[in-house]
Amino acid sequence: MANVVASITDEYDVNWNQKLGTGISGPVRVATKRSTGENFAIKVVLDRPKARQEVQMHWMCSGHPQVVSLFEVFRNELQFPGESESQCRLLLVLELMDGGELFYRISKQHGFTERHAAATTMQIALAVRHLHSMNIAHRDLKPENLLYKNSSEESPIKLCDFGFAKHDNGDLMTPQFTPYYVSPQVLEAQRRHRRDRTSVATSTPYTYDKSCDMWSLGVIIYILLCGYPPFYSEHPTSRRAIDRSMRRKIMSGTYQFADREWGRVSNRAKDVVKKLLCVDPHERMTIEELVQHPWLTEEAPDTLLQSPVYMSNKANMQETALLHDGHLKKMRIPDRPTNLKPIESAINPILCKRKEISRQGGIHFTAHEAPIVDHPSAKSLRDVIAKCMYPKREIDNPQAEVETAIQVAVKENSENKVLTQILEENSWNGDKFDTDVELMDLAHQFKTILESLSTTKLYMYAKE
Ligand SMILES: Nc1ncnc2c1ncn2[C@@H]1O[C@H](COP(=O)(O)OP(=O)(O)OP(=O)(O)O)[C@@H](O)[C@H]1O
Repeated sequence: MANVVASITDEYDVNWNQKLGTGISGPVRVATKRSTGENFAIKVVLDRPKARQEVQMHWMCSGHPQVVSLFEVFRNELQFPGESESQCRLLLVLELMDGGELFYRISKQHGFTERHAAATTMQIALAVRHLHSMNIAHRDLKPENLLYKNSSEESPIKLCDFGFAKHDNGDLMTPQFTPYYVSPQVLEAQRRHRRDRTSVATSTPYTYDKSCDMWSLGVIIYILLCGYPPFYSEHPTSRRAIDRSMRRKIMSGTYQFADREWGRVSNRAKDVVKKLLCVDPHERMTIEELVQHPWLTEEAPDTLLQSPVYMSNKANMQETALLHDGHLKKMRIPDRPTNLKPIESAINPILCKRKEISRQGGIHFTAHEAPIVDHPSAKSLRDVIAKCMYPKREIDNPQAEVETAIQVAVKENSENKVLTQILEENSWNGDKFDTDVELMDLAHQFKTILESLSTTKLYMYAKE
């Protein structure tokens, strides 16, 4: 490889030719740490705001047993063969996952039972619970992002690829999905987004939140149990990522438990699938409900499943993967651009203390140096937004619920001038609003308070 100005090579011996897997951002490679001889996976991404967001999200979620660990990040100028000049890249040093992707591994398994499926589900659910407990939605939950640590039978499964992960603070507006893993409200969001782009006014903002992860989990569990996806196209050769019939099925939640594969599957397992593939996000099972469901907490039946047989059909799996790829390329709508200052010009003192500019101009963070901490008072503000956006159906007076959440937020953010101003503008009397308030507008106003907090957040990269 030519012209690599790479401080990572001071510490790691990177095997640029060995590819563990390839995603849209390129191949993931193996590297050996010179000082310990330990192997790691290296994901290389162009240094762009989106990549920095990925690093930040992954850093926050790392450290859980069901999440692939991110150990350190290098920022180096690299020139790969075929490129006319070097480009600034982030090199993510990840825990090496040597046991393969979820469905590939299962397709090789003999004697895969419902009990195995439940145990597998529990591990994935624990990863998702970890993210959701921090108000982070993964937004790209799919089998390719669930990796086994090693080839042993007891190997844990871990979640990787935080490329689409985002704080679920009411601003998860970007529809990110793949054909078989798309939830109804994402389709709705996409529909609204299209309408917005064609300038037809709409007063309701479209949203995309943690419940999408739950939908994706439902699809993954469905496939674990029978081997094929719940929603599939009637026209598999169609070049459209999601054709009309598939879209209709997703929107109406139409899927079947065909007797041949599902006849012997327990009702508890079917109950989980039904509650996750529920069209209405308000009715959909939450991650807490899932981890407490008897299918996962009690021993599931030892019934042999047919799924590995279906999964070992390469053509099917390839078709699915191709559809995913095409879809990812076509359907992803860019997030709102975030302007990021070059790290060198960041003036945040914490950041300056943490950054370590290597001889070659590379920037290197280590896990103990740069933990990213959410602002402690942010949670109460997010709670207000959540209550505004998703009032519980059975509640007669959602505004009263919001007011209670605001009382907590005020206590925890007593110094916040933006909050005081917003409350004054909405005739807050110190206890409640004197008039009826448009909750969706209020959610957006609270979003600006969260954004104002982010300037004092301990970001790895300074926001402009
Ligand atoms: N830590 C790891 N250990 C081993 N293999 C890995 C690791 N991380 C990723 N891979 C492999 O590389 C593939 C691509 O990784 P990843 O999904 O992170 O990249 P991406 O470019 O963001 O992909 P996508 O196209 O899914 O968005 C994974 O599907 C997996 O096969």
